[in-house]
Amino acid sequence: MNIASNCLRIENLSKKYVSEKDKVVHALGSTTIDIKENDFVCIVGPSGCGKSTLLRIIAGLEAATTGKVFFYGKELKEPTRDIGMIFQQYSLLPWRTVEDNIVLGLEFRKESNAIKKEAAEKFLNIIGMGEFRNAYPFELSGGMQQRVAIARALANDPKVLLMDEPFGALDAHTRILMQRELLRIWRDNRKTILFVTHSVDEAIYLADKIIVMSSRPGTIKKVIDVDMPRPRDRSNVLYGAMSNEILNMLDDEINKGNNYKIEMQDF
Ligand SMILES: Nc1ncnc2c1ncn2[C@@H]1O[C@H](COP(=O)(O)OP(=O)(O)OP(=O)(O)O)[C@@H](O)[C@H]1O
Repeated sequence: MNIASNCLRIENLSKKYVSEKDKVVHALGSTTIDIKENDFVCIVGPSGCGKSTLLRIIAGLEAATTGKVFFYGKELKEPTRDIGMIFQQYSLLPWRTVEDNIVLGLEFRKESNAIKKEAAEKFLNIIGMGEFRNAYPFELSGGMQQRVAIARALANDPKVLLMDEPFGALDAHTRILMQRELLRIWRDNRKTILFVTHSVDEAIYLADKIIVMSSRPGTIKKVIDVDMPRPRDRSNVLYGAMSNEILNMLDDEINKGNNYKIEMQDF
């Protein structure tokens, strides 16, 4: 495949962590993935198989042991603002208001007050939190904090959003609302999204493509195209069949080791 035709190409990436006592953890096996522009890709896999490691390497927060990451055909050697990351914990700065959190990246880039104001308005509107602009994180629910974290990432206008279990700490109802919200943001803002989740249900609801990883050291076990129209109907028979297929694959991986968790929510 032509490297330049992909938004992201992850080529033979692997990671071994070496601890202080020279203990080696082989977190990620050799992994190659091609991701097209505007794709919504979900990654599921047993706990500890290297999903977060993979995202952190792509974000430039961690060095790979082998392999390369290409962004529109060019090798990535350092973090770029074109690739934003959202974590499970909301990671807002507690001493800044919602509005000031949203414009944090723009402030680092020394953008003018007018540009910051415009971006704040736009993204407060997108996340439906205009009336909370002056609130502090402790005054917000978990779902609201995560919406602000998403707005902050979007305000930097990255081409790619890396999302590591972003809805993992939310209650089931808020999680479903946030999934719908994210799909709307993705559709309206044409981002490429790489989204790690423990929930097979969530992956099928969101993704164009699901990458199922093996147990540690994680490698790609299967890539599944989710060919169902949106909004997806969780009661659809194809939805159930796909979920069973993926859960069975993960079960096989669990049977290879014993320390894995799969979230069975909604089943
Ligand atoms: N900084 C580190 N130093 C040493 N080992 C690490 C480090 N970070 C992760 N690991 C190990 O690498 C492996 C993969 O971790 P990682 O967090 O990438 O997995 P994961 O698939 O995201 O797990 P989970 O689904 O439980 O969040 C684990 O065994 C973990 O203990």
